[in-house]
Amino acid sequence: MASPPGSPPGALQRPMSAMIRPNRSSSRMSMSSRQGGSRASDDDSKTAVKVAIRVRPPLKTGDPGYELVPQRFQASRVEVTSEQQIAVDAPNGRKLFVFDRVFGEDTDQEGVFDYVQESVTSFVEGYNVSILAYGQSGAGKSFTMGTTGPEDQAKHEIKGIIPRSAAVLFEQLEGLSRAAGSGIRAPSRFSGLASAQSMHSKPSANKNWQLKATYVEVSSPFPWPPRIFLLTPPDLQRATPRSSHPAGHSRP
Ligand SMILES: Nc1ncnc2c1ncn2[C@@H]1O[C@H](COP(=O)(O)OP(=O)(O)OP(=O)(O)O)[C@@H](O)[C@H]1O
Repeated sequence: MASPPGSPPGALQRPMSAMIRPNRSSSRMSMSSRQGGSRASDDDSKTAVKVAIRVRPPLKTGDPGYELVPQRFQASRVEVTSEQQIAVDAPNGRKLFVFDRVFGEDTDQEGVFDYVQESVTSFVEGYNVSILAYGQSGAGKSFTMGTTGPEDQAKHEIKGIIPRSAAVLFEQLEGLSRAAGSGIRAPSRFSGLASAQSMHSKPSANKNWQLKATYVEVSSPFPWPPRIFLLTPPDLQRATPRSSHPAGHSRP
């Protein structure tokens, strides 16, 4: 699911993952057997990859797009049976699926972020972190990640993972600056730079941190191969190599 980039030149060798543990079980998600049973997922609390699913509230009569939902899917067929399991009513019986975490339709944006937040802390500690949203059209990927539009990011209750992560990131980095000398270590990606700097000048407690965000959307796999859309706003795209701009890109 995640393929971390290498460390920047000159940086210390970084650990593979903040959350890797040896001897983990091989199963992350298991479909039920014909009898409707289910194998337990990897319930180690610290693993390299975690799969969480979010069940969105079903569209109601009158909602935009409701008439496009095939009739057999207009009533909900998913039941959240625990924090790690859902049951899906399929024509050939009830199927159970197990994940690291399941969020029901009444889980709000803050509830989802509470689960993801430890990844931001791991990032500040110097680990590579990727958070991906995957699902069919209309499943709520943009809503969950917080990339629907700038107006959504102003409202706390609908703010998604990306703006929340950015806020926590800056909070934690500012905390590091304030706590300089307190024993909290700087992210390893910067610690190489910091030690090089300290050879020439006094280290400064006031650092200016900059976050560069690039949004990429991989479109549906038909026609194959999937197309990749760069969603970064046009004024920021000037800094992006031309080769990264797919022909026909049209998302804002
Ligand atoms: N958990 C949720 N609670 C309330 N509304 C939601 C939720 N998830 C999605 N929606 C709403 O459903 C609609 C579709 O969601 P969204 O655009 O995020 O889907 P998507 O998976 O990104 O679709 P696409 O792949 O077509 O871009 C939006 O209007 C969004 O606000």
